[in-house]
Formats: sequence, structure tokens, C-alpha cells
Amino acid sequence: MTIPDGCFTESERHGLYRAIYERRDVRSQFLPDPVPADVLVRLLQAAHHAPSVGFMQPWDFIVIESREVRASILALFEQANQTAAERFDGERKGLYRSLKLQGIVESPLNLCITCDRSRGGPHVLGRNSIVETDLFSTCLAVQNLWLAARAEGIGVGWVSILEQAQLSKVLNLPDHVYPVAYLCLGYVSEFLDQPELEAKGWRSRLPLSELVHGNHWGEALINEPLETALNEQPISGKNA
Ligand SMILES: Cc1cc2c(cc1C)N(C[C@H](O)[C@H](O)[C@H](O)COP(=O)(O)O)c1[nH]c(=O)[nH]c(=O)c1N2
Repeated sequence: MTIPDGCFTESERHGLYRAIYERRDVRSQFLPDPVPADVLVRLLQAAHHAPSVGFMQPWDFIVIESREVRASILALFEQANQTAAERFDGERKGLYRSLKLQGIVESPLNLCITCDRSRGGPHVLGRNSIVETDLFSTCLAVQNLWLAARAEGIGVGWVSILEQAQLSKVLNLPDHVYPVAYLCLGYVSEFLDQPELEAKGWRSRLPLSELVHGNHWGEALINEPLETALNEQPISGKNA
């Protein structure tokens, strides 16, 4: 097969898949070293090049370095985390309580990626039927940043155990701006080779073959080559 101009070389492809499979949610391994401004700008540019509905680019990036602001966010986390722990019983509750689920003050930098739901006016191309597409677009910006950070050797941890209204208040967000992702960023001592929740026995990766259906939800595949290829896949793409 001839490769058209613009295709990735094998090593470029390898680099991309490496970022995907070796990206981790980091909370325990942060180092205090600051993230240099030029590196942070590269991460923000990666986020800013995400796809967005109607090219809306609904994101803003709030760079949080203040110890006081982070202490306020940590207090919100502790409150929400206490409530979350009450939802589990017995052993599961004990396991939940033992998990480290944020690195708000250990990481040198926090970043809130928001979605301005009014950007581009009331009629955004592509957002008439599915109004949440602006929020989905913002999640894609988060993922771009997360992958670029992995390639730069920077860990990112997403903290969602926060009451949205309280978070918005601490960050002074106007009503039309939604805080999609509260992130902790910094260089790390290591990237774990599996999700921390998996390593701690909370939950494992599901086999991809159980998640691919034929034509309708829950129906078996009729595409045999695809089914065979799926069954030959190791659970983690990293080992492929
Ligand atoms: C929307 C959203 C929200 C959260 C997360 C992720 C996402 C996508 N994750 C991270 C999550 O636990 C992690 O992604 C999975 O466990 C898989 O691990 P890896 O990301 O592959 O390392 C996460 N982790 C955590 O410690 N505290 C949290 O509050 C959250 N919240």
C-alpha cells in the first residue's frame, strides 16, 4: 500500500499511541518542580486545537497558582469526598477511604478548564439538537492537554469530587461559564503502568470485545474478521 503525503511515519504513530496508552491520571506522584511557561503554553495550545462544535472554542483556562485558592479548593474536595464515602458500605467504603483522589496542593499548578456556554451567540452551528456539545468539546480540549502533557513528562490529575456551585463561587465564574475540569499538573516521579484505581483493586479495564456491538445495542457482531481481531486483542492496548 502506498502511503499518501501527510501520513504519520511508523515512529510518529508509535509516539501517538504511546501517549494514549501511557497517559495516567496522577494524584500521588507529583514533584514540586514548576512547569516552565513555554511548556505550559504548548499544553494550552494543544488543548486549544481540540475540535469544537461549530468551531465554538468554548474553553477558557484558569491557571491557579495561589496557595490560598488551592487551600479553598482542597477544603471543598474534603467536604465532597466525605459525602461520597458515605455512599459505599463495608469493605468498599474502607477501600474508597484509602484511595488518594487528588493532588491539589502537592502539584505545583492547578488548571480549571471551563466552558463558556454563551460563546459565539445563541445559535451555534451543530449545537441546536444536542445542546451539551459545547461541554463535549471542552472535554476534548482536556484530553488534548492530557495527552500532550504525557508526551512532555507532565502528569495530570482530574478532580471532580467538588460541588460545582461551590467551585464556581471560589473561582468567581459567571453563570454562563461551567467548570468542566479541575486539573492538577506537574512533573512526576513515575507514571504508573496501569490506572491507580486498577492497581488498588477498585475496578479493572473491561474487555473491548464486550463493548463492541453489531447494528444495535447489545447485539452480536456479524462482522467476523472484526470479531476475530477483537478477540485476539490483549485487554490493554499497551501490550499490543
Ligand atoms: C471526568 C473525569 C473525572 C475524574 C477522573 C477522570 C475523568 C475522565 N478521574 C480519573 C479517573 O479515575 C481515571 O481516569 C481512571 O481511573 C483511569 O485511569 P487512567 O486515567 O487511565 O490513569 C479522577 N481521579 C481522581 O482521583 N479523582 C477524581 O475526582 C477524578 N475525577
